[in-house]
This record gives sequence, structure tokens and C-alpha cells, in this order.
Amino acid sequence: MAGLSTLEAFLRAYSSTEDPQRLAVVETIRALARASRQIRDVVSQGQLGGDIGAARGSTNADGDRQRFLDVRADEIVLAEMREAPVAAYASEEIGSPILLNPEGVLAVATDPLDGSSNIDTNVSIGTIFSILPHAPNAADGVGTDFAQPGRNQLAAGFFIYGPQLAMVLTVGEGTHVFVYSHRIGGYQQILDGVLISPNTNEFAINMSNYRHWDEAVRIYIDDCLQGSAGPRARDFNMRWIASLVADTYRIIARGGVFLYPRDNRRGYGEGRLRLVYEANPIAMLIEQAGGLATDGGFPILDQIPASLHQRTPFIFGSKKEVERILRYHEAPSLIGERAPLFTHRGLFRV
Ligand SMILES: O=P(O)(O)OC[C@H]1O[C@](O)(COP(=O)(O)O)[C@@H](O)[C@@H]1O
Ligand SMILES: [Mg+2]
Ligand SMILES: [Mg+2]
Repeated sequence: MAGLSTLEAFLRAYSSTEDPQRLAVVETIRALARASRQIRDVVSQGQLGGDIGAARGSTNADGDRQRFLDVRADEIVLAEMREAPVAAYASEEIGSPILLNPEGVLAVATDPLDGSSNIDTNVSIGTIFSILPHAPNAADGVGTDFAQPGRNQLAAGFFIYGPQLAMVLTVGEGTHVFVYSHRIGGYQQILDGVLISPNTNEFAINMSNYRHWDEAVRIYIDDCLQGSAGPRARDFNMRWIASLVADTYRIIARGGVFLYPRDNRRGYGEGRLRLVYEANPIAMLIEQAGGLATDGGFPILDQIPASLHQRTPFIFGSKKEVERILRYHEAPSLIGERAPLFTHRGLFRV
């Protein structure tokens, strides 16, 4: 699909063969785009009969404290999915999948509001979505829909409520970026077939968890921090927005790597991010843009989810840098033997 177009023209070109599954995907993306406008309105008003960032006193299926905006965003996406050819709906905010339109051919999983902890601080937040084929033989109508590997996704993406209202989308033919234009009253493409640069000098990780990480991650970050005086022989920059959509958008725009590894804190044995509605859609966007997405051993998109809210260690971004991180995971002790040369008393300390 060459050239920059409106989202509408892009979707029409994608479904021009009249393939019923493609037509259903297109209708669902249109519905998600409508939801994004409504969520954007709520976010920019900053009010929802009260403070949108306020805690509701409830927790979601995963035990996270829910904010008013988490729940409102979920209601908005769900209402739009009821109007789309979607048979099964799953969300971070609900315990189990819901059967919607029994005639529908798709299953949609969503993180309706990603980056909840940033609502009060006016930092970018977003809505992540994953579109899968509906598994029609599921006993309860939705049972096996979300047990499919991410490789089965027909489309995936996210909306970001930042300085711009933007949408990052893949339908399996590259990764594309659209920005909402008030002038045309719709999304306008700004980047076609994004390619993430394979090399980078920028990493994103929550450094406050350093002491809890496994050796492989600690040694990798140590080597980056030593910059031009260390084994990497160049300086690195660090970013951590604590909003997956915003960290992903930056990596798509200018490269970099993101790490949310497993760690030794209670409840973080598989990291923090959820496989079905966070890691899978982001992984598809990243792979479609020439990057890599892994749990430290295997590609994210090949994992078979054991449960809807399953967590996964998540490392993704610039291909060559992710491959390097994988080598640290394969043989951390081997890399560790070399690391003392670059420590405070090491031979090569500058
Ligand atoms: O606060 P931490 O531990 O750095 O975690 C930040 C991560 O948690 C998340 O906020 C989790 O998403 P939710 O806000 O949807 O629960 C990610 O967006 C972000 O990458
Ligand atoms: Mg999230
Ligand atoms: Mg969320």
C-alpha cells in the first residue's frame, strides 16, 4: 500500500477484494477508531463527574486498582464492539471474555486504557487492541478465542492520547501511523510502512527494579551504562515513560529497545505486562516494522496463552539490539566473566 492516505482510504484498499474476513476487520477498526474519539474527549475534559484519574476503590481481574477512566474506556470500547462483527470480547478490565454477536467472525482483546498511572500527571496514555479470528467451536462461545498465539492476529494496534491523537496500525502488511485531523474529521496517515532502525543507542527500562532483575538483564544494562568507557564503546541514552503505548510510539519513531523483564518481586515472576492484550499487539506492530519482540527466550507471537490475563517478560525494539539482549540471556555467566574488566577496578576503566 504505497503513498499516504486517510485511514478510510487505507481500509478500503485493504478490503477491496471483498474478502469477508477483511471486511469484518475493517468494520471493527472503524468501530475502534470511533471509540478512540470518545475516549479522547473524556481524557481531554479531565472530568468524568469527578476526577478521571481517581481510584474507584475496585480492582480489575489482575488485582490492579481501577481508575474511573479505566472503566469508562472499557465501557466505550465494549459499546462499539457490540456494533461490529465481533463474537468475543476480552479486556484487561473484565475477568473473563464476553460473547457479543454470535454471528461475528472476530475476537477482540483490548487494554482499554494503558498507562493508568499516568492519568493524573497528564502524560500520554492509550488504548491497545488485538483482532483475532473467532474460534467458532469454543464450548462456551468464547473459550478458546484468546488461547490463540499472537501469530494468528489479523490486525493489531493502539491509539495514543498524547499531544496528537494518533493510531499505530498493522493489518499484517507493514506498520502504519495515522494522526487524527480535525480538518478532515478523521485519521490521516503520516507514516507508511515504518521501519525501525536495527541499531540504537537508547534503552527503556524501569531502573528502580535493578536489584530485582536476573543477572542477564543487570549485566546488559551495566554494559550500556558504562557507555564509551565500557564494552559497548559508545554512550547510551535512557527513557522510561511508564506508559507502554508512549514508549512503543517513540521506538517506532526513532528506534530503541524496551525491557520489562521478569524480576524477583512478588507477583513479577513473569514481568508485568499482559500477553494477550498488551504484548501480542505491540509485538505484531514491532515485527511488522522490522523489529523483534521476545520474552528473553522465545518470540512473543509464538506463545500459546494459558489464560487471558497471563503476564510475560517483554523485550522489544531495534532488531540488532534485541538480538544482543537475547545473547546475554543465553549465556549471562559468560558475559559476566568479561564484565569485571569494565568495573571500577577493571583493566579498561577510563
Ligand atoms: O510502573 P511500572 O512498573 O514502571 O510499569 C509501567 C508499565 O505498566 C503499564 O502502565 C501497565 O499497563 P496498565 O496501565 O494498562 O495496567 C504499562 O503501560 C507500562 O509500561
Ligand atoms: Mg496496559
Ligand atoms: Mg490498562
